[in-house]
Amino acid sequence: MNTTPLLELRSITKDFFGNQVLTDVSFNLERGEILGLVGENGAGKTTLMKIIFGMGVIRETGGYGGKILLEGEEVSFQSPFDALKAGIGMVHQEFSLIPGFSATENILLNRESTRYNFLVEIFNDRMRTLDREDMQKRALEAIRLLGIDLDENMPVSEMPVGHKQFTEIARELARKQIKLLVLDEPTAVLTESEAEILISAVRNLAKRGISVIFISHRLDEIIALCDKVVILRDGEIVEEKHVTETSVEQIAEAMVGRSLEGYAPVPRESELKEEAVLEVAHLWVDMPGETVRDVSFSVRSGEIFGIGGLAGQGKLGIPNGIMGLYKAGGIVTFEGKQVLLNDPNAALMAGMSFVSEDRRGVGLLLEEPLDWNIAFTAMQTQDRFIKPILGGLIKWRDDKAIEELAQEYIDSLQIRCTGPWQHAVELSGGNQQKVCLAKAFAVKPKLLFVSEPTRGIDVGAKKLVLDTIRRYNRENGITVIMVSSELEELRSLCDRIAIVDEGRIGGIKPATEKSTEFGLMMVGRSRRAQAEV
Ligand SMILES: Nc1ncnc2c1ncn2[C@@H]1O[C@H](COP(=O)(O)OP(=O)(O)OP(=O)(O)O)[C@@H](O)[C@H]1O
Repeated sequence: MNTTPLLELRSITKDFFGNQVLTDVSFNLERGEILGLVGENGAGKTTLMKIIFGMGVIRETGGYGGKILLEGEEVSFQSPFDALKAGIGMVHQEFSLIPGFSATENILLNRESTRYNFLVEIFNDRMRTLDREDMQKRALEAIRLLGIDLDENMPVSEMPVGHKQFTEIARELARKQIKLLVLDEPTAVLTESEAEILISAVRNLAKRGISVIFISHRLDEIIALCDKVVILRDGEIVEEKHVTETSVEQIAEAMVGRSLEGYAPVPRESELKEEAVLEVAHLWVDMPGETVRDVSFSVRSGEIFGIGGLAGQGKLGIPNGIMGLYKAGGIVTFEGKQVLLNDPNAALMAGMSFVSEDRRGVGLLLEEPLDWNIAFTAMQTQDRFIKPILGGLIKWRDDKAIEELAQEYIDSLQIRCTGPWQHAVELSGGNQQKVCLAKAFAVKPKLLFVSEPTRGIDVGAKKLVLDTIRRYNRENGITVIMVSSELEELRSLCDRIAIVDEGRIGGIKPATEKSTEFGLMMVGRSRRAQAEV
């Protein structure tokens, strides 16, 4: 029997221009072993995976220290292509699928050729030489291995987000001789039932001898799935344990270095004013994978209103439609005035702001510094952070005020960065999410939509983000509409929760209602009961 570990990391170190993000990281991974890698946002998890995978950004920023051994041989991949050839597959936090292509086409395209321009050039040739039937067969095999119901011919642009994730993973599985699969927060975008399917699929892969590095902020998943857990804090391993020797609480404490108390609902129905600030009537939204058919509800002034539901039922479509990002119809009235739909500017001008679930696509100016990101919308739509000079003849950017504003949010949201001038692209996923929130708060909206605000955020930061939303609501009287696939998160923060089912509201209840009641609404109990009448 071969006793050499599949992967050995020996004293890996990495800095980005003097900012030390990994120090002396060492661990082994056996064949067929599932290793859970956890740590706060910015602890260095993704950077470590980028090193293993030979990503260009590592070389371009001065390389790394230490050694990587694969099956006992030292390796140093010059590009992801080399890593793939050696049998390492990686599914990233952000999708890299081609929207216009079907699941099959995406599954069988090589990751190294998924850059858009390159693909467009080669696509015709590739399709001519490929055997479509064989492609279909291989894609189906990979889909079957995952044990999911995925239409292999559906274009990615029409898929709900969970299916996009499955397509990404199936693509890695379709590679021959895969030995190590790295999954960076694969369940962050999945519903609980989809996540369960994924977890059993990963278990099957491990049984076939494939080793897995599984990065997740959902610690119960780590315990349920992994053999061992490696905990990173500030770029150093603080603990490596077999999962049977630890618990969710212990892992959480080791990650943040302090104990964390729970988050309980604070009911306050009696404090809320009766008047409705937002009224939505017969809203429909044409958003791929999240179609809203006919939704009506009203939100009270100063309320935190939750919108939940399973993936693909339309909950994400509601803010995206009201904010003018997807084609919508119906009547939306804010503070007594009708809001023009299909016009993002109209929604912003009315005093509404949106923290999108798609932080890379809609949320951030990735190549710009943090202060610019945070102040941008306020400057554009409200003329703030602009100072008049020469007696008002010229308007100039008030860089000092912008920097101060950014620093205030960096402190209050504990954004891990080198300063207000750091570029958004260089931040870890969770810290980018905090910047999106800061950007929305900076506009001082009257109504704030937040969609999946804690997706990809670690346990400590999650509480911080929820606390911040609550504080802004309580102190500034901002009405909040929060869309989330995590019911407990909605219950801990909201006053009332609406559940969306098949593009319609299945019911609206106070957040203090039992979880099971909401669960039943999610699976369409009310819909079926009506059908039976
Ligand atoms: N290209 C880059 N240039 C400069 N700094 C970077 C770059 N990429 C990452 N960093 C820094 O390295 C640190 C670790 O980031 P990394 O993305 O590895 O964290 P993470 O543990 O994956 O966090 P998350 O859970 O939020 O995804 C962060 O402080 C980040 O700002």
